[in-house]
Amino acid sequence: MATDFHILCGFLGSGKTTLLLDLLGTPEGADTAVLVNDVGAINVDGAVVASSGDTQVAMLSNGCVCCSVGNDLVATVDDLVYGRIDAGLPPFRRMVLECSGLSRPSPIVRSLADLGAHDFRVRVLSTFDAGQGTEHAASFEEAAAQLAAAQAIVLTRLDLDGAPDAAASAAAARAVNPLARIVAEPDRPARALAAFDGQGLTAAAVADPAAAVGGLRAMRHPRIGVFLATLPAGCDWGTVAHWIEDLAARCGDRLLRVKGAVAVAGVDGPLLIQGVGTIFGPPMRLRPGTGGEPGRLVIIARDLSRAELAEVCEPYGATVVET
Ligand SMILES: Nc1nc2c(ncn2[C@@H]2O[C@H](COP(=O)(O)OP(=O)(O)OP(=O)(O)O)[C@@H](O)[C@H]2O)c(=O)[nH]1
Repeated sequence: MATDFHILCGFLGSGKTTLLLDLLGTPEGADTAVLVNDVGAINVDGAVVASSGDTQVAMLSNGCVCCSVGNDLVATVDDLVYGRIDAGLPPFRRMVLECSGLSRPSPIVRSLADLGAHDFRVRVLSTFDAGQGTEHAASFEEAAAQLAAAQAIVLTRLDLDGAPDAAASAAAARAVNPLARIVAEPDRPARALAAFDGQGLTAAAVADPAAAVGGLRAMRHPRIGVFLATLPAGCDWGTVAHWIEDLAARCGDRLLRVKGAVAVAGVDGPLLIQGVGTIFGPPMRLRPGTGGEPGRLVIIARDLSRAELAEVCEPYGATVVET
């Protein structure tokens, strides 16, 4: 059975360790291996998790996991997986990498591609402090990258007296990432189980990402744009690949997420295009008739106007609208 590999991110202090400890406190949390990345000299979060029970915990302390510890990450995961095999035990049910609050997920997703030999289902989870929202964040760029990369956004501190309205907080999270599943559960153990249940994006976002972001105008975030790019039907793969390269190069860190299917000349069935930050995975062939109307891609970006995005898209025959 595939192991779920959860990349757990979220702003500084937004409740990552608390969520993880809540999971480890449930019977379903058994058979979880934890990797903790703290950038300080002392891996405080790692020490907290390690003291919480008999969970296997590995520390990644040589800097921020997204900037400098790619190789350490791969070696540490390998050690955990092969250690388990050597001990004659079945694979872990799940592995959780708790990132530092300033990590961007896309380089981590790329490092994990080097672990293709293991049967992992990679999931990005982001905690979101319902009381704080995004406006306060001094490190808004990182916070936006974390939320936009997430398949699931978990609202925290909803259990506290005077907690903010869950529906309003969920709408604020959706304004940054309308594709993600939002976990808005005040009961902490139930919240942890919902967060780590292995599900990906909302079913609507998987079926048709472009349709899932329609009609969101009312929830716009001042610095986050959710755009729909439409590529002409039957374009060749070379054009799509160049467009993706150009998009990543011109938008840089402001490009947060791309998802949608394209119909490419000579290929039977749509191809799913997925990018987290500027990192794109290999296109995935979908069954004909799935993935929504081919040629429509959702682009989530920070501090990018429609006009600027259109400049990158129009040379490739693509049109852009803001949702
Ligand atoms: N009641 C309650 N307290 C929470 C919740 N989430 C976080 N806290 C508290 O907020 C503080 C920070 O939470 P952490 O879980 O350490 O946050 P973190 O994201 O791991 O923090 P860093 O690793 O420093 O980025 C702790 O005192 C937690 O007890 C929550 O959902 N409910």
